[in-house]
Amino acid sequence: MDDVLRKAALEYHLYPRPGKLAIVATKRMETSRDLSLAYSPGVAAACDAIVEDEDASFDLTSRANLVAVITNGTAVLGLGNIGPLASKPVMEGKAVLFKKFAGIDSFDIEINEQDPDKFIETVARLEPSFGGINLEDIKAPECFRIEQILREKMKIPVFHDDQHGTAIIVGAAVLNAMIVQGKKIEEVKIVTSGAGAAALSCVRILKALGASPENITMTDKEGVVYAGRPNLDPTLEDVARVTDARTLPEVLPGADIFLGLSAPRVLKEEWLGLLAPNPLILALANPEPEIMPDLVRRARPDAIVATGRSDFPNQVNNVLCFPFIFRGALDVRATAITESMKLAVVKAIAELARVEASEAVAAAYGGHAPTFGAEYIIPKPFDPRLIMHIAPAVAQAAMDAGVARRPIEDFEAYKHELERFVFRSGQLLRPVIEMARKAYPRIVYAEGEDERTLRAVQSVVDDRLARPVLLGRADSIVSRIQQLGLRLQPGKDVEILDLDQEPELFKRLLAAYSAKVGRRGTPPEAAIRHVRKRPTVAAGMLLAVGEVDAAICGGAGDWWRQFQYALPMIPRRSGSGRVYAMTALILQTGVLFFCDTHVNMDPSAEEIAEMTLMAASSVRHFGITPKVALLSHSNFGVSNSPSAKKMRQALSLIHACDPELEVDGEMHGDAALVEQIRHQALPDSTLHGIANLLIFPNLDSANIAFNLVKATGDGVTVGPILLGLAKPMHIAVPSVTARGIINLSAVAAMEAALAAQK
Ligand SMILES: NC(=O)C1=CN([C@@H]2O[C@H](COP(=O)(O)OP(=O)(O)OC[C@H]3O[C@@H](n4cnc5c(N)ncnc54)[C@H](OP(=O)(O)O)[C@@H]3O)[C@@H](O)[C@H]2O)C=CC1
Ligand SMILES: CC(=O)C(=O)O
Ligand SMILES: [Mg+2]
Repeated sequence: MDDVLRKAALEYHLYPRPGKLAIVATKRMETSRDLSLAYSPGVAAACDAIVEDEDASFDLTSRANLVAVITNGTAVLGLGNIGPLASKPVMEGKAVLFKKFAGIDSFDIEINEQDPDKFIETVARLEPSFGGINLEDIKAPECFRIEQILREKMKIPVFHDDQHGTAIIVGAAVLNAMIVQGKKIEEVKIVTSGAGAAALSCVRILKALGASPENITMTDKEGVVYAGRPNLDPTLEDVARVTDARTLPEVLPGADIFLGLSAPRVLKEEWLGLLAPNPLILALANPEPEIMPDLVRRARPDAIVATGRSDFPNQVNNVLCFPFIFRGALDVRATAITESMKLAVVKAIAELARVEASEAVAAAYGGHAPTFGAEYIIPKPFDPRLIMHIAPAVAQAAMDAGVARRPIEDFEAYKHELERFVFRSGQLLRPVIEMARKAYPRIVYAEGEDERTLRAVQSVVDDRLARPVLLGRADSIVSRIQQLGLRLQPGKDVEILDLDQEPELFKRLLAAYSAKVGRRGTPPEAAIRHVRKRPTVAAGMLLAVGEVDAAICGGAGDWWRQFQYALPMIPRRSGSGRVYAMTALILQTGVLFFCDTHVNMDPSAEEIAEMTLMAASSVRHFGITPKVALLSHSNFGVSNSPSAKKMRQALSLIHACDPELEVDGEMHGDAALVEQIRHQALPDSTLHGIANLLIFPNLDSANIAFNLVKATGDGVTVGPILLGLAKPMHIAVPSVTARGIINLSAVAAMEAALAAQK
């Protein structure tokens, strides 16, 4: 590790507070009533229920989603036996990965005990606290007995990640490399460096996948593991070869696969020539591999190389597995993780690398979407599809193996639940998507050549959300689809509309456009230019004349200008003829809708009332009951400034139009989100709980508040959603991602469905 990285890593661990984890309470503790529920006397009700039925502990405590990451520090990465205290940063790291990748809570537990029996006893006693045990960085051979006895003693899954997590990923990587290289696993010659926890488990899984025991030779610090080696550990007897070879270079000639799970720089550059043609080099020691990929690339350009690190292609690391395998196991309350569950994961991971990578993966790795091949035999850890595929595969395999205490009944619903860990907009958009699918409308995408649009459209097609129409140059769109490795089939699942090749349609759009803008200072030659050169205008006109059911524009160029282009084309829904913009932000704590984030600089009381009613109606379409706060610097009449009065007046107008709507104001931002603060100021407020629709007095306050919360709250955006247009048209902001375009598509498709119902 170079000095710059070392320094950065230390700073990362030091600031802004030491370490990487903290505990978060999941229940309120604000009133004496809360105290009496959470603690004495109320807590006794939960205790009594568990005395009566142990399984109630999964419902009444955090156990169902809690895993212990446990080590004694004897084989910490490739750093060796550095002890439990020095291993703590690694274990905290694993806990963070559990949380971030799969929403699993975990405690890191570093036990100062090298005697396996005492260690076993200590871990076994922890069973009441956890839903699963992830053993980590415990050296061979003790790790085998430790895991085996704990599995027998405990009724929750016990999984030694370095053995099985690693083996699963290696299994998937080898299966895919065989496809890329045109080799057969039954025939390949495999040499390992390392015969410890990880290497032995990998060999076991490779045999289960078809590798022949006669083709596998293991080596460790003492050299080749051969039959009759003095003091050979019993765990190695099964893999010991009858051979005269004694050193690694002696067994490398003709090897198709080098599997390194040992220590840095063990594989020398000068030995690379000994390997078979098109070798697979898995140099997996962490943090420094058995050989660096650049050395391999120089000496053996025909090789596929993988390491355990994230800074090279092909990261073969158990992080791809352990969060998701535990997610599936916890969700069915599995009592164990069986061989069949592990093999199901191998298959699921291998398959994922073979279909095109998602935009989220591309974004996480600098915008380049990898395609299956020598540089991409395994999905990347940030691939949002991992949890969606692995957790259900594990759950199903657990049910088939009879180890699921609480089988999943509806796998479709389960997959939808998992989406909350992936695209946090998943749950919010679920009802929207259901409605959209039923209508299956035609949506035109103004920026049809844009990479984000194409990736989004692939998802729209895969999800059968809508029938997309891509506006743009046909040849350019087709070649981009190919370049990106997408599966879109123009003419079949997606339509390309190149107006240069559609003179009749162009004429029709132009005539309709001229009718709308001809008397608003747009002469005929300008109208031709607008329809031909401004995709937002062309898309808007396609929507206006009824060629499509919805339009998604923007993403390229200035939002306000695109909005101005769009305005004249679509009739209004509102009496006033105004258009407003609402943006949703999905946060860890829930969803907040902000209005007006993009359009009206200083709306009047009447306009605020109109906007609130439209926004509330839109919020209902998300399956959410609107709870509206009219925000101000003033709290319930404290100020008589014009903006405070405006919000009070808007409240009366809203009440008059929709007495059922739960709304109050004018109030402070904190009063909107914290009931107690609100009730201190106004005990009989008509708003209860936490507001979800926040109405601001002007554009500045709405836009600033939205962006501040977005930046500090790690939120996912849906919008801006334009309110007031008679037909669904939305304009993406320039920073929109493919996921953002999918979200807007879902909203537009839902609105098209509603329009069709009318
Ligand atoms: N990429 C990934 O996902 C993972 C990578 N790993 C890496 O694999 C390595 C081993 O981990 P693990 O199996 O848990 O540890 P173990 O301690 O159980 O095994 C280590 C093995 O490596 C051998 N070894 C150590 N140094 C050398 C050397 N210089 N030359 C040859 N063999 C050597 C040891 O031999 P001996 O018994 O003779 O000492 C032993 O067989 C670590 O570097 C770890 O980071 C592990 C898990 C996952
Ligand atoms: C990745 C991992 O678990 C290790 O290197 O030990
Ligand atoms: Mg490890």
